[in-house]
Amino acid sequence: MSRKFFVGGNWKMNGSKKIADELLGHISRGPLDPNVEILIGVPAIYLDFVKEQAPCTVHVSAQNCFKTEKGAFTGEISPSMLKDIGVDWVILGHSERRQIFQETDLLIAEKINHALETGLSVVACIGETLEEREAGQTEAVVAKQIKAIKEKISNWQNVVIAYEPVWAIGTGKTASPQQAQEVHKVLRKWLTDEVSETVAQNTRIIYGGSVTASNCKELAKEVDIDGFLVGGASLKPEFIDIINANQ
Ligand SMILES: O=C[C@H](O)COP(=O)(O)O
Repeated sequence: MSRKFFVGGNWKMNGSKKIADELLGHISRGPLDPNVEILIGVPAIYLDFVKEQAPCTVHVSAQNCFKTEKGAFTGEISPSMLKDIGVDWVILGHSERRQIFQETDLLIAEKINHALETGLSVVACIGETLEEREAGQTEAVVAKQIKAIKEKISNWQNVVIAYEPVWAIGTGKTASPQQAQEVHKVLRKWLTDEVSETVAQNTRIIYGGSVTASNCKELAKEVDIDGFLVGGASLKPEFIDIINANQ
């Protein structure tokens, strides 16, 4: 098994040039486990600024982009624009995009497909709401979300899947290592059955939802948890401890 541990920090709609400088300072000072792939998801307006200063080993990522190259889509940015400024990663399908901006499974899958075809790598987010979990629908919901993606893409090589239960995002209520592992295992089996054993074994499935320096080590021990997508704690010095969770 050769899945490199992957830790992303999603700044969401937070920060300023000053704060970006501070956060980049923490990252540059490290120390950073060399066996971890690191990403920071930055508000679009600061991508260029952050890209200029981030260590070259850290992926600077957009948090969204549209499904076509160009055109009359006021307010949107395209994968080719991201490539143009040297940004090679994008986070797509985050639950905040799904819930607040009503992005559907289909739109997200189309965005992922176009981003991949343009040469970007994608962190594709999925996850159930509290209501869905309590109704016993977790597996069905994540299967439906990943199936929508599978129907639009043919190559999983540049995809990282982020399992982010909506009830754990920004709530301080982390999924237990067992709860997270259970869903990651289901997702890996789904990939085995519906795509291929190779894709299942090689695709990183990372966990997001109130990951902190104090819970990351336990989560990282689970066999199917290949890293994290971190929101709030990525805006704090403890992000470094989360990057190094596996040490
Ligand atoms: O993208 C990150 C997730 O939404 C997790 O956010 P959080 O760590 O603040 O719960």
